[in-house]
Order: sequence, then structure tokens, then C-alpha cells
Amino acid sequence: MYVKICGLSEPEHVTAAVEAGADAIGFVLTESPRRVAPERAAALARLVPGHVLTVGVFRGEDPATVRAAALAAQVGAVQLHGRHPHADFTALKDLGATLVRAVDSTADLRCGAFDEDLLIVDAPRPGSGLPWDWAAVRGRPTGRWMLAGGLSPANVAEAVAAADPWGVDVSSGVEVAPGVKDSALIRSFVAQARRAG
Ligand SMILES: O=C(O)c1ccccc1NCC(=O)[C@H](O)[C@H](O)COP(=O)(O)O
Repeated sequence: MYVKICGLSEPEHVTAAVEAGADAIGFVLTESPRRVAPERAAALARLVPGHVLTVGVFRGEDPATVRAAALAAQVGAVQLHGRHPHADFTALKDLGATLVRAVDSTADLRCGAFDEDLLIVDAPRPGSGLPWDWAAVRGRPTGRWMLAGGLSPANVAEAVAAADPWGVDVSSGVEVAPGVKDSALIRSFVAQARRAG
């Protein structure tokens, strides 16, 4: 089970996620209570070993803005959240970064349909922490796809059993307050996700 921990902003939580065995770590570079400046993301990314993917998260920005911020943040992946057109992914292909398309369950759920490398199937409002009907997508997404939206250490096993994803992604569920991550919850989520699949 591939595990992404998203919305990190403090060194101690980046280190906790790496030591817990997370496969990917996300830094929000768009409007959000979790937003960090690209330069801070770059400083945090320097704490991450090469086998862990660093992901810059965007929603609605144009490719030129994404490119500039991703280069400044020195992340290995860019995640475009929402209804970005195929052309946005095409425009970013030469960045050499892993491309992540993040959508809700009403979108095209074939990983690679927009030339992305990874797909996230999320709740309608990203970063909301609200569970949704994960079972409703079972069998629909193809390829390397992650389930997101309202996951937590307490429910990730249930969510994996319901949707049978390739991976999982969490933000709110490992926080003690909006935007405030908790190292124990991060460790617990990774452990529970590994156990689930
Ligand atoms: O996390 C945010 O604040 C956010 C804001 C705007 C666009 C995307 C955002 N997060 C993207 C993620 O990949 C989250 O991990 C995902 O939406 C799951 O969030 P949660 O339901 O809080 O676990």
C-alpha cells in the first residue's frame, strides 16, 4: 500500500513521516490553511531522502505558475487538484517531475488518461477531512491510484476494504487542529495503512 502524507509544514512532522515509512510527502503550494511558501517547501524537502517522493500541491494555477513554484520548492512531483485540462499536464511534461492528477469521483478515473503518472480520487472538497462513499468507486479507477478524503488511522482499513486502492493519501486525519500535524497520528496512519493492504 502506497502511503502519502500531505500538508506538512514543520520539520518534525516531515521527519516523523519519513521515519514512519511514508512513500510520499505533500506540501500545499496553493490557497489553504496548510499553505507553505515554495522556499519553505524546499527547506523541508531537503529533509526527505531520495526514495520518498516530495509533492507540490496546486489547484487552479496555470502551468507557468506551477512550474515556477515547483522549481523553487525543489519537489519531485506536482499534484494538480480539480478540473485541470489535459493540456496543463502536457505543458508540464518537460518539467521531469512526477505528475499527479487529483479529482473527485465524477471525473475520468483512468490513471494516465491525462498523461499523469499517479491519480488521486478524493472528496469533492480537498483537504476537508470529510469521509465520503469510498465503496462507490470500487473497481472504477485503473492503474496507480490513491484514495483520499476523510481518511484517518481509525478508518483507513475500512476505506481500503471498501475501495481497494493502490495507495492512500491523508491530511486532516493526522492533525490535532486544522493545519497542525501530529507525529503520533502520522506514525499510526502509516502503520494502519500498511496493515490494511
Ligand atoms: O490539504 C489542503 O488544504 C488542500 C487545499 C487545496 C488543494 C488540495 C489540498 N490537499 C490535497 C490533498 O492531497 C489532501 O491530502 C487530500 O485532499 C485529502 O485531504 P483530507 O480529507 O484532509 O485527508
